[in-house]
Amino acid sequence: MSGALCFSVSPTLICKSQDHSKANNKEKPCPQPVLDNKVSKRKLLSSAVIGLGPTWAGLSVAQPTRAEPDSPAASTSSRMSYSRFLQYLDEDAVKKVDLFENGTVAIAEIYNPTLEKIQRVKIQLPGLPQELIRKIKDKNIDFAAHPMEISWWPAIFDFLGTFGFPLIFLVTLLLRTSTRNSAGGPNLPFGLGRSKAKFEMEPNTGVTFEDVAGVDEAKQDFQEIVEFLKTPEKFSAVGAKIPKGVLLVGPPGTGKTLLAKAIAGEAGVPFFSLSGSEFIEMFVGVGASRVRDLFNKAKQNSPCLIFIDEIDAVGRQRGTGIGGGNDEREQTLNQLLTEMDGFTGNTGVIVIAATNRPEILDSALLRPGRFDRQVSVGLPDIRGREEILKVHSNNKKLDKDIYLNVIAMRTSGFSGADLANLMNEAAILAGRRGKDKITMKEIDDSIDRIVAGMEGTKMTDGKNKILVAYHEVGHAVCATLTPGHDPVQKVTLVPRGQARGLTWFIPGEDPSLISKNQLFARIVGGLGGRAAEEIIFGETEITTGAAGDLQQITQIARQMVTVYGMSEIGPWALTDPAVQNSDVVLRMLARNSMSEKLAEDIDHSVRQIIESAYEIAKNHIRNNRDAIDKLVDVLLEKETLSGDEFRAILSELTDISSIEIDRTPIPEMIEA
Ligand SMILES: Nc1ncnc2c1ncn2[C@@H]1O[C@H](COP(=O)(O)OP(=O)(O)OP(=O)(O)O)[C@@H](O)[C@H]1O
Ligand SMILES: [Zn+2]
Repeated sequence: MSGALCFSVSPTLICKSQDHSKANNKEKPCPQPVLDNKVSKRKLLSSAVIGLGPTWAGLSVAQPTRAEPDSPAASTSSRMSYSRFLQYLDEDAVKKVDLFENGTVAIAEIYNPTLEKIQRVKIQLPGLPQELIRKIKDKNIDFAAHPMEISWWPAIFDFLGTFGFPLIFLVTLLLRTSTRNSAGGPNLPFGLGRSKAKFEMEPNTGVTFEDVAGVDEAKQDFQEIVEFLKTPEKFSAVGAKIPKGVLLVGPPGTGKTLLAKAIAGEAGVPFFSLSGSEFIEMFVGVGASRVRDLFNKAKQNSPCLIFIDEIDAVGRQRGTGIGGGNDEREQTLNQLLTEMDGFTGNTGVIVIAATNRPEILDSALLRPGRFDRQVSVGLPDIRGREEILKVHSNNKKLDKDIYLNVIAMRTSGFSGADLANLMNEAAILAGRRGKDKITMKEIDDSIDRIVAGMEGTKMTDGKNKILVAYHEVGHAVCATLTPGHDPVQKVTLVPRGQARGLTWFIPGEDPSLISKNQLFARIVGGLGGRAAEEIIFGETEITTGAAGDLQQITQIARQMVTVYGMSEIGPWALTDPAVQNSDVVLRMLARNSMSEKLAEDIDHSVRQIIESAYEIAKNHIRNNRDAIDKLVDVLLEKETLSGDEFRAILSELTDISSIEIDRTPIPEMIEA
């Protein structure tokens, strides 16, 4: 069994000095590096999605799944043994390596001389061998390690079965990919030789700015482009130079495609679209000619808008792997650059390209005259979420006790696509339950389902169920008794996804700005499950169910030391910003470039944080045994305890006066 715990540590802005308890303490964002959520999220989902298919050249060929291009699930064609992979590495055939899952899985792009094309293969690594890292570095291979998840979903601790850890995220991915598949045409197996990269043309998208909510600034930025597309001649007449290319940057599902469609819709011009990731599976020369076709067609239909989704798949830095400028991707990129340079003056064609990884783009793409403007869309804040929920509840029947602002509060970390999905799921549930309106029950159930997966089969009574109950109550009690922790929303033994039990928390006001105190409290809360197992059942009876918890708390502790400067080592960023969230890189690469003493100091500080948190957690369990026993009894009987029920029992049997536990989890409902 492995367990999981999904904190809502939002990586965007973390400020050590932040103290929410003080009045008038204006929140000042600290200029902290931004972690790449998308990649990290995809990472966790990945391996389970890859299925096996027929074989090619001694490799088993998997069906591609329509996932993000850099997840192990994405268009990965084959599996390869580690020893075989080393051979290819020695033969200089490996072009790019992406490491996932703490360095246990690699996705490599390898040149296949028989087919004369690059293939993506998945390799299960025996841990992360130093030898491999050295080879990759020596050969100067394009290489990236993808971070472990620090989730920005509402926090939950869970107790999962084997392989459960990635599954919570898998569910989310599947929901997302299935939405995409339905919109994105057929899913062809890899290597059938049929090019999927056909551009699409919509004469009229029918989307307007009203359909895109919570991104007012971006809409403002695009107003000028809309005006230009409406009447290009007006601008040409006065000699105005309009940008040709705009880079739209933001995490997945934040409405980039929708926004681009809305620009075309507002201006009433045709919308041409193409996805960068589809070029990767094409034969040499096809990508470039598609780009040429696309631009020719666009020029004939000007004024119009070209939208290139996932431009990073094509637009990564050139010249990093072997093969010089000859591979398919580079040819495609070169063609794109040529086309961008090709239209002189105001041709009435605007190109918008979307990415969530602007930092990996070839700088040539960003030069003046190409994608020289950037517009960002981020995950929506609470107000943005409410606006988006409004858009997606327009055509739905809602019960009168549904308050969109309350839903917005409960969905911290959700993207626009997640919110659209949420409303749709709720409508489906209401239909299935024979209701004529969506009620808060359907909304609650859909949130749970999106975050933690489908409801599973209930556990049978017995020792394991009691153990899970103690584990979850341990999380809830330790979290509640540690100042700075988010309040418990509910504790449940109703299984979801692979989780057998779950403890949910309500994220604080601003989950993107977290203090040292709050991070430490999360470590104590995260260790509460294991602490309960050890204290109640004895040291030899602790289970594998806490594995996920341990992984997450270790990562938080490591980040406190190396990223957020929250240890006695001091306010240093001890990792390369590009790889900061990755344990594997920390251990294997960063160690190479830092002194042995510093590496030891880091380990020491991490250990200190975790050990002191574990002591605190164990003491909470020891000192509150009566309350915990009672809570477990009630939980076993009722299966789910609301935050209020939980706090009522806890406060009866514990001296918790010093702890702020009466925070009302959901503020008074206001008419939405
Ligand atoms: N700001 C928003 N307002 C309203 N709906 C939104 C918004 N953002 C996303 N959605 C909903 O989510 C769906 C998917 O969003 P979209 O494909 O535009 O996101 P994206 O940023 O392009 O994602 P990706 O990077 O994964 O391609 C939209 O069709 C819409 O239903
Ligand atoms: Zn747990």
